Amino acid sequence: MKDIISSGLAELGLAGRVPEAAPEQLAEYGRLMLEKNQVMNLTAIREEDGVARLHMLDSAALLNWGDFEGKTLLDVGTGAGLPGLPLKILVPSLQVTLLDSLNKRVDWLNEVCAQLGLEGIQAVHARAEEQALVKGWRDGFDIVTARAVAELRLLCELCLPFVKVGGVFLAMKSVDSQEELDQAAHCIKMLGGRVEPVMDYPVPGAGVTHRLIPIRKVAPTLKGYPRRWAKIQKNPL
Ligand SMILES: C[S@@+](CC[C@H](N)C(=O)[O-])C[C@H]1O[C@@H](n2cnc3c(N)ncnc32)[C@H](O)[C@@H]1O
Repeated sequence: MKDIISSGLAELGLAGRVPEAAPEQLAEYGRLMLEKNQVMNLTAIREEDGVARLHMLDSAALLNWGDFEGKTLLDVGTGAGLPGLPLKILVPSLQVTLLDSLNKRVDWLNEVCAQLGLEGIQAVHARAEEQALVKGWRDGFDIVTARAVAELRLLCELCLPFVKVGGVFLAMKSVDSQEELDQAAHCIKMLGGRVEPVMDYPVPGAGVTHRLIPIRKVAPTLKGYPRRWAKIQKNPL
């Protein structure tokens, strides 16, 4: 896995911009993920090659969007830690919070972070729409990420409330997401967001192109948002 990750990072133009130990640490994280996946549902990808490319390199590609150094980052619906954990390995100065509503994944993530010797990262068990109401969390992060959690309209209500004014929500989507983005226009405006130019990127060696949709927070979140999950789903903004 280490070699695939090293050459993929080079293809992404990131070699020399990330710590020397990062490919080995990412490979170790990938091995721990596959090992645990035999007893806990963490990922649908079961081969090392796929984990290296579609998890590690897909996450790493975000670094070509902008500067992550010294920022605070919240990864909503992190699951097995994606993309937040690889980003922490690649940018050690990043302060990372991994958030998920499934406690056993969160416990595993805290174990993995300790095993990898990572500091400045924590995994928290909570539902996003509830945690976003907590002081210090609301309007509290420079960067919020989410991949494979929900349709963009719903996802924006879960994620934008956590972003500081001036910060950004990075939604990881497929290149077929234009319709989702169009449908989310009203929701994004209501929640104080403004869409910035998308970034399409090929995932090295995976034969797919993915899309990053950056949504800048330009105004604080209105009182009353996010709503309860049942309401968000039943009546999307
Ligand atoms: C399909 S997984 C994706 C995991 C990871 N982001 C990835 O790209 O592999 C979606 C995750 O979002 C979590 N999730 C769904 N709704 C959530 C919510 N409202 N608050 C926090 N976590 C949520 C689920 O528990 C699950 O782990």
